[in-house]
Amino acid sequence: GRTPLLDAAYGNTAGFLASLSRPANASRIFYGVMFDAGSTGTRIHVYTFIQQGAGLPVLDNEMFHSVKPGLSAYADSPGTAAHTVRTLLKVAKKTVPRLEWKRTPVILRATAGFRLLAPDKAQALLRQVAGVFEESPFLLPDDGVSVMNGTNEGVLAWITINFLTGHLYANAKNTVGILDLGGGSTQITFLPKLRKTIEGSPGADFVAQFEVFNSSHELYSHSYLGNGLMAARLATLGALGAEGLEWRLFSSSCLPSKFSEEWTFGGLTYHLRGASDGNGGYKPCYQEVLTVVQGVVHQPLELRDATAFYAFSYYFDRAVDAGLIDGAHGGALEVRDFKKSAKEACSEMAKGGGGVVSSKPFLCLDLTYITCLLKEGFGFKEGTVLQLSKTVNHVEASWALGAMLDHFYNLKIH
Ligand SMILES: Nc1ccn([C@@H]2O[C@H](COP(=O)(O)OP(=O)(O)O)[C@@H](O)[C@H]2O)c(=O)n1
Repeated sequence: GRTPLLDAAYGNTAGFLASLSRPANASRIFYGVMFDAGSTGTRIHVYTFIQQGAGLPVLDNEMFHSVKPGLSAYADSPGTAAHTVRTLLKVAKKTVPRLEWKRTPVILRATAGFRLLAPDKAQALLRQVAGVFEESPFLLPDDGVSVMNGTNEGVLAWITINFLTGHLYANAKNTVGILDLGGGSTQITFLPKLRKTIEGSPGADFVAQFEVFNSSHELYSHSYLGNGLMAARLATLGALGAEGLEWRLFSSSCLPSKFSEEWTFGGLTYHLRGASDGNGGYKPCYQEVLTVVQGVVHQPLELRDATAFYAFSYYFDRAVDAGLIDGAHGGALEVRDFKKSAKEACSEMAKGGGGVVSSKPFLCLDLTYITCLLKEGFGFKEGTVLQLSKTVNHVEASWALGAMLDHFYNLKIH
């Protein structure tokens, strides 16, 4: 919600007069617009910040709006992408006072959907977006429209969550790790407790540094392209990278036996089917999803006794679908809760039941994949507690706020 401070600055004459008599170092309000061009949707975040003294600002308000599908679905009609962005920009015009437009930056970062596109198609889409921003009344910074790399995506989400939970102070020792499950990619980021977590990591793209308050932090962070939930569905079915096939027909023991449907991701349509009667269920499904995780996902040893992880995006959505948490509030659950609901969803599916699986045919597959990713992939114990959140203090749990802070405060992520 809007604070009295914001109303005082813009809403009424008394506030305006008060602001005239404010000392020079009084708090300053500024705005920023961040677009998240995700693989499954496009979202706009309009932030209102208050700068009080030195250091990071206070976030006063976030306006958020999202549309489906993602821009990568328009790879062959970039004009439609421009239209999507132009429509969302109206939210920014309503939220940011007119006098502030020309100094308010508007930025778009694309994620896994764009990383999976042919480079020339991705470039054509980005040019369309940049054209819309240029003709808008907002400020388009250099490099304002680009594809973000996966490591930054994880680091920026970590910065968002730790900023919103109040862990981003100077010399903060207690921080929280993040698990982000997108459509195309999945990210894990945490501040290691053990030196050997960094030393034993598979490579440079598992380690990231950033600076805030003149102090440097070193994080374990990695993005697995192709391990987002939608990409993992395709990979489980053996269909990821099958674009050249004339018949895109795939079957899985993770889908209901009577299931036979067209399914679209990233602008491509696939025909998906369940396994023949009697062959579906948690066990055969787990073996299928294992092929997408095993030998792919690295296990940092210290996660075996990990605490304090926030999980959002599709982790949150599927926990809601499974009835594990309430969609309005989120909540804490254990890794074993995902396993238990995966087993339930898969056995209901195998029985041909008319319960939740009949309206959500992918529930067995999705929950089994999430269970496998957490346990066999990252190596979390079944008793590890995850904090499932869509928002933290009414702000979207996503990399977008971190990216906005990085724009204004140059966090020197590398
Ligand atoms: N602000 C946001 C952004 C994403 N999400 C969730 O994240 C999911 C996938 O994110 P995405 O489409 O950006 O996937 P990637 O392109 O990052 O792989 C969405 O379907 C939402 O469930 C959200 O809840 N709130």
